[in-house]
Amino acid sequence: MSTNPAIPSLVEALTRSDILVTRETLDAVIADIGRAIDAALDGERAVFLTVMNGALMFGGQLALSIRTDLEFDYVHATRYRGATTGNDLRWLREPVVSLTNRTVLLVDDILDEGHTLKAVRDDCLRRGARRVLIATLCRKVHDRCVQGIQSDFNGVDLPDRYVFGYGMDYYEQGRNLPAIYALKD
Ligand SMILES: O=P(O)(O)OC[C@H]1O[C@H](OP(=O)(O)OP(=O)(O)O)[C@H](O)[C@@H]1O
Ligand SMILES: Nc1nc2[nH]cnc2c(=O)[nH]1
Repeated sequence: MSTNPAIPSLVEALTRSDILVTRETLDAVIADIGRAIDAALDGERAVFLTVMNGALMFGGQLALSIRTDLEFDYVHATRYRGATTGNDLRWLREPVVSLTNRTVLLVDDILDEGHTLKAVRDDCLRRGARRVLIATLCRKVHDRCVQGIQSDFNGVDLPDRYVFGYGMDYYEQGRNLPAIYALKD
């Protein structure tokens, strides 16, 4: 629990939130995504590129449910920076592994307005990736998503509310909650 009065309280936020998706459901959908990725890779060793921080939990669990051997790297790009509305995208870490001619499996927790995944996907292509497959734990259903970006593999569709848990933060809190919560307001 944060003791900084400037940071909105997670405990208070939980009192005005609903659990949208339980851990049991997430376990099942992540296993399904793993099987679908194995089928899509058909034995090819892809670069598993996690978008930190939000995809930490999803990425770890997803990787363990993929049978095909993978090479791992990560990027850190942030647009929300602990707030509940997006901003300009800031790159904190670029990929290190060569992506030239590789299949990249781009892994993120949420596809919301799509700016983050579009920028990271385009960067992978600029670096010479042959194809970029996008896996997301969840995506929000609304009409504000940028053109030209979609998940190839997705766990659950969510309503247009601020969500947290399972890697996603509420003012940098609540990422390790083992379910997806949504604020009521
Ligand atoms: O589709 P968009 O509207 O671009 O939003 C999705 C992005 O927002 C979150 O990252 P955030 O910037 O909060 O950084 P974090 O991963 O460190 O939480 C999330 O992890 C996605 O990467
Ligand atoms: N934690 C969190 N991060 C996001 N990034 C984009 N949308 C969201 C959201 O609803 N919650």
